[in-house]
Amino acid sequence: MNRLRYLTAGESHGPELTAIVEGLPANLALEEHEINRDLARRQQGYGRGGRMQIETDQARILSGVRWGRTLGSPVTLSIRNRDWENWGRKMSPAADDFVEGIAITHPRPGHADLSGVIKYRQQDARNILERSSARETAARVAVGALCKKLLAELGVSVLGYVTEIGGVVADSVPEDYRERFALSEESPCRTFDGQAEQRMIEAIDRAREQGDSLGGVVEVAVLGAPVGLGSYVQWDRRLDGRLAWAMMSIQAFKGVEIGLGFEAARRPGSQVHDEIYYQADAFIRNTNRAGGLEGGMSNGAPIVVRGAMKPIPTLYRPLQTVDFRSKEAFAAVVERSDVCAVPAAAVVAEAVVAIEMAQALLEKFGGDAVEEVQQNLQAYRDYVKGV
Ligand SMILES: Cc1cc2nc3c(=O)[nH]c(=O)nc-3n(C[C@H](O)[C@H](O)[C@H](O)COP(=O)(O)O)c2cc1C
Ligand SMILES: C=C(O[C@@H]1CC(C(=O)O)=C[C@@H](OP(=O)(O)O)[C@H]1O)C(=O)O
Repeated sequence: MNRLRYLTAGESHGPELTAIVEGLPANLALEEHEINRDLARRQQGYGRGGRMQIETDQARILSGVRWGRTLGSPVTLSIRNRDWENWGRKMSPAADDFVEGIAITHPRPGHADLSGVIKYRQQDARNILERSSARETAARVAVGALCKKLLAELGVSVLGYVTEIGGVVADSVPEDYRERFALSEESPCRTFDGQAEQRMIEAIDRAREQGDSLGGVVEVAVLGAPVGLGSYVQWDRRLDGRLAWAMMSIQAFKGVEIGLGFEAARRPGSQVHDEIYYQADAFIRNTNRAGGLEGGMSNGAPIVVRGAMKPIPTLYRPLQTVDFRSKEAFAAVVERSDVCAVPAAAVVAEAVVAIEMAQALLEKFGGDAVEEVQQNLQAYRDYVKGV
């Protein structure tokens, strides 16, 4: 069975993050610097905290690639946590290194701390926050970079970008925005509307001054996907559902929309569905309110997915909480933190969508080598052209 699957491992302040990706076809050109470009994009963006000054994320390829090409075997990626060196015994796996008096017992509302200590029977919320931390998203972005390489070989591109921060909406999307940006190396951390970007920066500054945090909305566009990825025949084969799951799995994401999303619920059908025409030997639509997905399948139009990120749970002016040992009221723990990580989250969203798209393409056109996948896809594209 040719199935693309992956796992990540690693604590936020442990020695490294690791990812193992299985199911990539052989002969895919792959260099570390191509992964590092996306890792660097994830580290950018206004509103991030001190950690990004410490890290310069770089992926090392430890298996599955020889002389710049995948072998078809599992690819192992490793990303070092530079900050680990500052933690010493505090993050050591050795029992003898136990450090007295550093347990975190004031859980942050909105983070995994309280539910985690109860679930895993812990007395120190550090044992929870180390893995619930969005540091893990660096590993997913690295996996996404691999998948984007495969997608590029198949004529599919994916781009994530910010559309809203702290209620400031970038409200004018130029017609050709997605095409233009998907084809360029432009950083998606920038928004398309310079004025909105400035107001977003001001909103982040205000939140920082007030010890508060901000969330926002990111959008991911997929260009070049053929019609018919995913399926309606079983619930877990619906591509819309799989994309929504992937987006929702990003730390702090609380809502996902496809196409018009929630707006579709407010409009009559005549203003929601994309009418079908036949012109110049092709089926065409003049609108894409469905966001490229109908019946759990891609319909050939650009796929458009949005995700809502809640504000960062760690507040420098902390919220009320309770010491989970003594049950006394306290202010929540203040860990070093981002004020806003929406631009970084756009890069993560791009990665998780790329992974799902690569999976969907391999399911339909899978082969053991890239050339075989390309041939299968080309034969299908030729068939679609002739319909
Ligand atoms: C890129 C990124 C950076 C984040 N940075 C922080 C941070 O610095 N501090 C924090 O408390 N939460 C941060 N978060 C959010 C938490 O990881 C998230 O809220 C937490 O894991 C709880 O999960 P939940 O919000 O999905 O319920 C970040 C999330 C993302 C995607
Ligand atoms: C480390 C990253 O994000 C971290 C995500 C995060 C959280 O709670 O999710 C908390 C912070 O961790 P730290 O206390 O080490 O600064 C962020 O910096 C990263 O994005 O690479």
